[in-house]
Amino acid sequence: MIRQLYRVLGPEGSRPLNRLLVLQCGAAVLQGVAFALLVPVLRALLGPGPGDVWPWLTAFVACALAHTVLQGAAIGGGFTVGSRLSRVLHRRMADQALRLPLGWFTAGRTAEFSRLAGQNVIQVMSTPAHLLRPFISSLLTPATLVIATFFFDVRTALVLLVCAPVLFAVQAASSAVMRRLDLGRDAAIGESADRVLEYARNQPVLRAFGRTAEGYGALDDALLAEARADRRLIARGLPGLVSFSFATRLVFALLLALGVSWQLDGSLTVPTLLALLVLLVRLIDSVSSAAEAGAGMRIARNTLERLGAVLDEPPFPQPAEPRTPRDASVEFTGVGFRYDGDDGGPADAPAARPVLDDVTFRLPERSMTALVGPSGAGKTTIAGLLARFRDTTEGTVRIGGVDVREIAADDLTAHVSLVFQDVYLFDGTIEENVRVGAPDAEPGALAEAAARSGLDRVIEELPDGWATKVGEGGARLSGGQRQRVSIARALLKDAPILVLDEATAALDQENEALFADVVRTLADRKTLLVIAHRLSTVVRADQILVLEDGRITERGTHDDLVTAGGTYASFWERRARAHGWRLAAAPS
Ligand SMILES: Nc1ncnc2c1ncn2[C@@H]1O[C@H](COP(=O)(O)OP(=O)(O)OP(=O)(O)O)[C@@H](O)[C@H]1O
Repeated sequence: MIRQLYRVLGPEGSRPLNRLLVLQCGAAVLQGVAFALLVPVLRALLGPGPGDVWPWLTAFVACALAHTVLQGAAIGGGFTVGSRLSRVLHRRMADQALRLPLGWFTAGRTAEFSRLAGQNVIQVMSTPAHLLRPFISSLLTPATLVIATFFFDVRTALVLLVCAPVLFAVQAASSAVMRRLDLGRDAAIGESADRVLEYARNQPVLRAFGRTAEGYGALDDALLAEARADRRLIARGLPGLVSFSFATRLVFALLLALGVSWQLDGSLTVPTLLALLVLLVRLIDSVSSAAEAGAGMRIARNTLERLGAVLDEPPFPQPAEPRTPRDASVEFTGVGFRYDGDDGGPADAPAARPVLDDVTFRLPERSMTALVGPSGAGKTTIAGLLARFRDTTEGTVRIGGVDVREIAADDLTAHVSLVFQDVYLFDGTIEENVRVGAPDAEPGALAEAAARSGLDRVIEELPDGWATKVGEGGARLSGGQRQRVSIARALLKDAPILVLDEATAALDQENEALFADVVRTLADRKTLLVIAHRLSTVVRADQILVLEDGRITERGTHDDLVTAGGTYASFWERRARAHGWRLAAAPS
């Protein structure tokens, strides 16, 4: 547990923890010495010369005072280390979030991450002040008392020395069982928390489909599993706790019996026997509190291990010697990709099927490419690989002739802008959201991006204009408004490569025209890859890539492809009869 604390605090946090441990150990030993001094005090008081008590009493008071001072300092130190722990953990988690591959953030892992950063960090930050101190004193105070007993009665001390390992063995066995059970229960509680969250988030769908009355199966199952884990904890954990408490009482009874028999045979005086009994009661008390402190430490250790596991997740590899792209062209060469392990499933799960297979294409600088294909063909996956959200399973993605794996993260971000269908906005103002990609942009550039994306009209209508709060995830804006913020954000960032996922649902007629406008004005200035759903966009493209089931099946200009008479041509013909234009999977 202490090792885990050192691990998560890192080198800069280890000095205050060292100091805290010294203070806590000092306080625990002084407490033991103070208790031990009660023996000569009692012996003197109950013995033939009560006047001898004064030196012992003075030593006892001095020790108790010193213990109080150290204890106070240790409590203060505990709070200091606790708040440092929270700061360090939050900072390290934020750093780690930046370094982890996007594929790591599945729904389950994101929920665990938010639990760890919230309630678990709060729980861990109380460890140094509230758990470490009682735990250390429950170990060192009894150890000091056993050593002190040698000065008063060697036989009692030897019996204690023999019994101590037995007590520790019982405690360790019970602790190991409890730790396993705690882990199982933690996982069950985490699962219930995820399902409750999911239940709350899905209320609109559940209510729309009248699924509220009969409950929510996944949540019911999670709650049942949690109740089972609770019952298991009580049924299997209780025997261990009871046997430890029984063992400590047994040791006390044994020593009591031995003490009485030594007193009866005259080898132990009554005052010493009484004083030793007082000492033993303190000792048993301390050992029993070790079990309680141990339970708290066990839970904190489990949490620290989970935190450590997230912090130790291998980061997305960054190049040791980054290279800079020559220009803004893009090249996919023999790219294959599968989402293996992304869903956080078991490591031995069968390998996922490839989503992309041998995808090769080139986007020349300042050209426009339309990527078309049925739903699930892999279009968004291609966009994600271009921005290096994930690494390819096979083949290479190059920007300006340089493998994206050799480009520094900042450089890559500066080269690529993305406008996705499901726009995510931060819980801030519209201006903050647009400035995400270019925090220092001039007001003129901001106004221009707003005008070109049509955001200026949205801002005019909103009472707080640019300062309008968008709500968590942009919930206070309509889908079309969010889309405009997202386009303005990409325009303001002004990266040479722009990937646009043409929204199908979020756009009304006006937004649609706007989007077409943006595409038209950008086509000769940037390398544009448009995941296209509208014919007007596709016809205008310098090249069209038709993606079907993870493979590029056709490529060329609109005229080329219509002449070629393949899949694209048949879609094009059908389009005359359709209201919209959208590739659908060919009937098999
Ligand atoms: N995170 C993920 N984990 C596992 N599989 C995924 C993940 N994201 C996408 N897939 C799968 O990869 C395939 C391609 O998905 P992708 O989103 O790239 O298709 P798309 O062509 O963009 O579809 P659409 O036009 O509907 O947006 C689909 O079968 C999808 O189920």
